Amino acid sequence: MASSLTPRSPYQKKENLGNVRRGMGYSAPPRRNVLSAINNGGGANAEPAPSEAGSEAPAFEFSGREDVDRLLNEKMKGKSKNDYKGRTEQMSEYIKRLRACIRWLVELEDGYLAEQEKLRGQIDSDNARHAEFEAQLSGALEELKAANLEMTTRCDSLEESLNKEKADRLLAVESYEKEREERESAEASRDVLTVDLERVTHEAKRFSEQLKMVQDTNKRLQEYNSSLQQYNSNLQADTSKNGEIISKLQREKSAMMEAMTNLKDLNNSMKNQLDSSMSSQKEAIRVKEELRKEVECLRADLQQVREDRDQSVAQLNTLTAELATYSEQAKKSSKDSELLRIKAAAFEETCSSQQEQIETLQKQLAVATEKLKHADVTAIEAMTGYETQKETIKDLEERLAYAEFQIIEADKLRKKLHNTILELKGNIRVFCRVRPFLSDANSNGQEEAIISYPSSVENAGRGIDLMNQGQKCSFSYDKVFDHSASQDDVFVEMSQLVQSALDGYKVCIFAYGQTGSGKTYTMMGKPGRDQKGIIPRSLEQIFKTSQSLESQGWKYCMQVNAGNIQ
Ligand SMILES: Nc1ncnc2c1ncn2[C@@H]1O[C@H](COP(=O)(O)OP(=O)(O)OP(=O)(O)O)[C@@H](O)[C@H]1O
Repeated sequence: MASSLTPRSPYQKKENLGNVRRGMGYSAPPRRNVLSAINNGGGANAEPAPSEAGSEAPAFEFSGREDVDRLLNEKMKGKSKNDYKGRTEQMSEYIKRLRACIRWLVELEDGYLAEQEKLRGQIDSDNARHAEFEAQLSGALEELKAANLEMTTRCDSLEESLNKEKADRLLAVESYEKEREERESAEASRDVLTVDLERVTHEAKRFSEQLKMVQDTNKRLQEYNSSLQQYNSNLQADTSKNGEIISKLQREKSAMMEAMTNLKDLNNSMKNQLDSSMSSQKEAIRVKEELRKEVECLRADLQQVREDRDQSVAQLNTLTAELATYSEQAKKSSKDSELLRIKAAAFEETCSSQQEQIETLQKQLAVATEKLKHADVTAIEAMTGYETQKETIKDLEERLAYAEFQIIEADKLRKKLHNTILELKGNIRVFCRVRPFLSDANSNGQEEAIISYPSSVENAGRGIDLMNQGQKCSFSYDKVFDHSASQDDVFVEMSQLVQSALDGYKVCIFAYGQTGSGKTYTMMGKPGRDQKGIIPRSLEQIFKTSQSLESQGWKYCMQVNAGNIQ
C-alpha cells in the first residue's frame, strides 16, 4: 500500500493543483472532507461510515500520511502468544482500522481522480483556447506583415509620386519663369504700343487741326469764289475752270474727311483693342499671381507631405521593430498585440489620410496646370492681339503719311490756285469805300442825290456815279463798297491778300483819301467786335493761321513796324 501511495502523494497533488488553480484562475469548489466518513464527523453532507459486519464502526481519524504510517507501524502489545482471543480482537480491531484507512484512501483517490479529470478538462480547454489564441496571433501577425508590405509599397508609390510632383513643380516653375519673361516682353511691347498710340493720337489731333485749317481755307476759298463771280464776269471762263478745281478740291476734301473719319474709327478701335489687351494682360498677371501663390501652397503641402512621409517611415520602422519585438513576445502577451493592432489601424488611418492629401494635391496640381495652360493661351492671345495692333498701327501710320502727303499736295495746289486767282484779279487793285454821311440833320437825302451806283451787269459792284454841279461823273474800281458795307464785308476782300502774305508772297495794303474820309476807321476801326478794322482782323487771321500751320512744321517769324506818312 505504501508503494502504491507514494507516486500519488495527495500533498504533492494539492500543491500542484494549487499552482494550476492560481495559474488558470481556477476557483476551487467546496472542499469535501474525505476523512468525514472515517471520522464519522458532523457536516451537513457527511454520510455515515459503512459498518463492518453489521457492527457499529469505531471512530478512526486520519489526518494524513503520519496517521497511516503510524497505523502500519503499529505492533501488537500486551497480549501473550496464547491469548488468541485477545490477539484476534486486536487483529480485528487493526483490520477495521486498516479498512477504514483503505476506504479513506479510496475516497481520497476518487476525489483526486475526479479533480484530476476536471483539471484535465480545464487543461484541454485551456490548450484549445491557447491554440485558438495562437492561431489568432499568427493571423494577426500575417495581417501585420501584409500591412507592412502594403505600407512599404505605398511608401514607394508615394516616393514616386513625390518625385513626379517635384518634376512637375520644376516644370511649372520653368513655365512660370518663361511666362514671366514673356509678360515682361509683352509689358515692354505694351509700353512701346502706348507710346505709338500717343504718337498716333497726337498725329490724329494734328491731322484734325490740319483738316480744320483746310476747311477754313476751303471756306475762304468758297467765299472768295463767290466774290470772284461777282467781281469779274470777264473771268467767268476762268472761274468755271476754278470752280472745277474747287470741286476737285472739295472732292479731295471729302475724301480726306472720309479718310479722317476712318482714321478716327481705326484710332477708336485701336484704343479699344489696347484697352482689352491691357485688361487681358492685367487678368493674366492676376492669374499668374494666383498661380504663384498656389505653387507656394503646393510647395508647402509637398513639404508637409514629405515630413509626414518621413514621419510615417519612422513610424513604420518603429512599428517594424515593435512588430519584431511583438513577434517574440506574442506568445506571452496579447495586450501588445491589441496595442499593435490599434497602432496599425492608426497608421492605416494616417496612410489613408496621406493618400487623400496626395489625391487632393494631385487635383490641385491638375487645376494649377490647367490654369497655367489657360494663362499660356491668354498670353498667346495677347501677343496675337499685340501683333494685330502693331499691324494696324503700321497701316494707320502709312495712311497718315499718305494723308499728310495729300494735305501737303492739296495745300500746294491751294496756294498756287489762290495766287493764280489773285494774279488774275490783278496784282494792283483799287477799292473804293464810301463813307456814310455822318449824323447830321442837314445831310438827309444828300447822299442819294450825289452818289449813285450803276446797276448794269458790267459795272455792278465796281462802279460809282457822282453828281457834281448837275454833271454826272462815273468812276470804275476793282470793287466799290457802298455806305452800307460793314467792316466784315471789307475784310472779306482783304483776307485773301493776307492769306497770300501767309503763303509767302509780298503784299501791301494801304488806305488813301482826304481827311475824314474814313481811312483810320477802315484800317483800324473802333472798339467793339463788329467795328474792328482791317489791321486787327488781319493780325487775328495771321496768328490764327500761323498757329494752325505750326503743327505741320511751319515756322513764322513776325515783325511789326509802325509809321505815319503825312
Ligand atoms: N464807313 C464808316 N461808317 C461810319 N462812320 C465812319 C465811316 N468811315 C468814317 N467814319 C467816321 O468818320 C469820321 C472820320 O473818319 P476817320 O477819322 O477815319 O477819317 P480819316 O480819313 O482817318 O481822317 P484823317 O485823315 O484826318 O485822319 C470818324 O468819326 C469815323 O468814325
